[in-house]
Amino acid sequence: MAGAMDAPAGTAEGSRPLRIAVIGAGIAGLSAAKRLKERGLWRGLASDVQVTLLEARDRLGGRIRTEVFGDGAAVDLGAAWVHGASKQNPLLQMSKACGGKLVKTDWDNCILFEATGTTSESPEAKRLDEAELEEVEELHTHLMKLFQAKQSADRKAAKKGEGEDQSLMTSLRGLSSKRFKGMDHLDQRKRLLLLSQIAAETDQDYAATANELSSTWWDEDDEFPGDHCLWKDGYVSLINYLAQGLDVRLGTPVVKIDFSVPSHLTLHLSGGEQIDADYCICTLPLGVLKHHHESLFHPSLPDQNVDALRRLGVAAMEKVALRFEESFWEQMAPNVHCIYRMPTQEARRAPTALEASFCVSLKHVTGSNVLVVYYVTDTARHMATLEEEKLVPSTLALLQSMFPDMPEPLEVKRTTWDQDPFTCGAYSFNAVSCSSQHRLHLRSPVGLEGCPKRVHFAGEATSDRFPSTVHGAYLEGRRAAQEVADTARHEAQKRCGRKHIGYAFEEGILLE
Ligand SMILES: Cc1cc2nc3c(=O)[nH]c(=O)nc-3n(C[C@H](O)[C@H](O)[C@H](O)COP(=O)(O)OP(=O)(O)OC[C@H]3O[C@@H](n4cnc5c(N)ncnc54)[C@H](O)[C@@H]3O)c2cc1C
Repeated sequence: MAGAMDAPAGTAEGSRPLRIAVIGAGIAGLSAAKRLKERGLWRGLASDVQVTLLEARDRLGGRIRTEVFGDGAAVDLGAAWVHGASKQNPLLQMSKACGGKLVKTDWDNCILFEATGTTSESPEAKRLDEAELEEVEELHTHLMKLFQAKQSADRKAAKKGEGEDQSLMTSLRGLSSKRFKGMDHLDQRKRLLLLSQIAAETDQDYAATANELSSTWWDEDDEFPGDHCLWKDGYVSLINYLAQGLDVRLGTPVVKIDFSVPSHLTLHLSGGEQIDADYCICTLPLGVLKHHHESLFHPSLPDQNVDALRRLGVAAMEKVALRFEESFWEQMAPNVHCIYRMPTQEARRAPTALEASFCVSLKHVTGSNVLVVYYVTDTARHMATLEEEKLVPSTLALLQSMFPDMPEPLEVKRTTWDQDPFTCGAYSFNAVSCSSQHRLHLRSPVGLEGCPKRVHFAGEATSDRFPSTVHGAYLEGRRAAQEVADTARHEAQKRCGRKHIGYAFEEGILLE
């Protein structure tokens, strides 16, 4: 890829290929590269298109990471679910092509435990009372109705530039009605149950607390209809399918993206090597961009992109996967999907108490006796700093409070996404004063004034419709590939002085 800038690239007459670098081989980078290699995208435009993926790690997939236990069972330590497995979801279509089996999960099939209780009690005695849960469920539904009315008014005001955003929790605490005096008027137990119910939506889905999430723009994202499914053999089959035929350089961290000259851009690699390209698609995770954008880009990113980086929040989620000799939790409820223990008041105040938000059984997915314990928000941030010798006993103590007679695990696997220099967190969320509009700002391409925009962006955080998901990142990769092709086409038209150059915008549809 490196070399002198001899002749203009990108026209059928051009004497050298159009060079495109994709930074990051997660799902967004792989989907961008795959799309860039589709001939239909370039028909009549470029003589040849050279696409190179530069990946810092020694593996593909980024926040998709499948590991295999000793008994052959796969466990996804990063993304696990395909959310909304319907025909609109491109992942469902690809699951067929890559031969991956999707298994439906049922979130209603769960066991709920009290926060407290001594290990001498029988596990059954500590399961939450159904009648009490129903009462809190009703309270929750009522509170959410009040909230939705407020949120819709707040969104209208925000679009007119009026009003000020606040945290979701501040909003919820301020709500009251004839039948509901307000959250702070509930007795301590009901309030804790209600807070747990809220946490089930915020902490679990967004890996961020109601104190961190924007009230006005919470839940702004879109979703595909359909079931939530797990991959029987892990997400890795999708990654391997997408990577076929791509030119990927592993173990190649990019340390600088220099777009300071009009003719091309230069990528500086950590070993000192430099690579020239005509365009690049940067799929670095939000956490990495937040920490390193000042040293990464030359010249600096425009204010609009930096403002978006500052506003968007980075959520925290860590997993501890444990394989046992037997699935002891199934004695309580066969084929159970999720086990949830209410957090104690203490854990809410002191995240270092290591309360998991929920555990997921993989028994019905892989057939193996695997439980995955999920930690989120500050607890996850703390947990990512712990050595395994401390983390595992704490995790086992938590499980023992629900299953006193449980055996020791045979194998344990854990994550440290929050400490990982190539991720710096789990995924993005709309923090206070942040909306999907800022995701559009984050992804707006950059370049020198009066020159083609050479640096384009993709990834879960740039998706305005499906942020924080695999399908969102996948679609963003394709969008950015299209954006690069559009820019290259525009440039080629300018150079050739021609109005039309044969060009395909979307698969199979030739616009000319
Ligand atoms: C614990 C966890 C659970 C999740 N669960 C789900 C789920 O169930 N369902 C779902 O849909 N989504 C889930 N997600 C979110 C999903 O994983 C992401 O939205 C998606 O994988 C992001 O893809 P990406 O390509 O944008 O980023 P990434 O996958 O992070 O790809 C970016 C790539 O850039 C590389 N990189 C970083 N720095 C450099 C550098 N300097 N030079 C070169 N390369 C670099 C990274 O190594 C990485 O490979 C989860 C995420 C986590 C962390």
